[in-house]
Amino acid sequence: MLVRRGRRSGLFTMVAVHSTARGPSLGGCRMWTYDDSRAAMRDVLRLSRAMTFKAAVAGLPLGGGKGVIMLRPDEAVLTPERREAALLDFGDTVESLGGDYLTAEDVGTSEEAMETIATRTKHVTGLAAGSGDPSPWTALGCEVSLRTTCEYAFGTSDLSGRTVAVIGLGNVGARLAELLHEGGAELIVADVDQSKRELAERLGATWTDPHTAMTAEVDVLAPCALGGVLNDDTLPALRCKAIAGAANNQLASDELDTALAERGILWAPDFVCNAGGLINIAVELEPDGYSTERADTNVRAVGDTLRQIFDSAASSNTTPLRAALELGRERLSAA
Ligand SMILES: NC(=O)c1ccc[n+]([C@@H]2O[C@H](COP(=O)([O-])OP(=O)(O)OC[C@H]3O[C@@H](n4cnc5c(N)ncnc54)[C@H](O)[C@@H]3O)[C@@H](O)[C@H]2O)c1
Repeated sequence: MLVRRGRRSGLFTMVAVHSTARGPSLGGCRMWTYDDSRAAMRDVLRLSRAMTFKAAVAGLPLGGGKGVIMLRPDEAVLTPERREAALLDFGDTVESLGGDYLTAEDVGTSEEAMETIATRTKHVTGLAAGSGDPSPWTALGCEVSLRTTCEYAFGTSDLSGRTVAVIGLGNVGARLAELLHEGGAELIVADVDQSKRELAERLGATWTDPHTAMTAEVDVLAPCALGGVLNDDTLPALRCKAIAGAANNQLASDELDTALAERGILWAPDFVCNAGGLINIAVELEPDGYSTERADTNVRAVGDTLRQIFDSAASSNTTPLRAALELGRERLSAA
């Protein structure tokens, strides 16, 4: 864990390298407000561990890492000059790790932020000249995962007539909704941002509020907004048969995987479904450089990973979450 106070911005920049067992650690740079540096350090460590498992389960030659630029509550929005200073400071922190950590976009940073960081270090991914915006690839991986989940829950991956509730029509959710619509699914969609209603109309989807969508009687629920949406309050009210979506950390606690299984709801682990963006970035690091065709093939392989997890869960009488974590551990210890 490296924590440095930036010489230009005076802000804390942090990088946690959780594992390099399978390759250099990779994870986004989160620019976020924290009450104090301990809270930021806890967050960056937790997120870096999650990246280790996401990369290992996806079979990528990458480890897990994460970066944070810590904003203070009294300066939650930076002026353009201060933002640039903070990004340059973060670039110096990344550079000082000599390639053990590769950075990428995350909450609060964008492709443009990566371009700024790249002026201080070459250990940056997701630049326009490389793999670019990860969101469409995350959406593709989610669509493939959702189809695979349907295969196990309903015996077919065909989406025609399948009812799906998509919660959160942001960069990933909006694209996922389009893909599902193209596949013939009937959609219920929700977002706290009313401007997303336009997309609902264009797709002929039923627009509703997030709570109604969450508890709608549908075949599949696709959470694509915040984490923690599957919790002690929402779980008893669910009326879906399967869940596959992009949101990170959907389960408020890991033990809820058992409660979902007991209710007969098939949950596709979020870090498997949403690995498409990371898989796309990994293509940029291959010896031949980035290629859209290889990205497409590799992202679609999420379906095979998920099949392996569902099969292993069924044969060992465990939950998909436990089977996925076990697969991650096996791959890490074999590295
Ligand atoms: N972008 C990626 O490539 C990527 C990769 C892996 C995981 N994820 C995860 O997927 C999720 C979505 O990512 P994104 O990039 O689309 O984010 P985004 O910020 O573009 O979109 C999030 C959407 O959710 C909506 N929203 C916020 N709170 C809501 C609520 N309570 N109910 C309903 N809608 C709400 C927002 O208005 C917004 O439209 C996040 O959890 C993110 O961590 C994204």
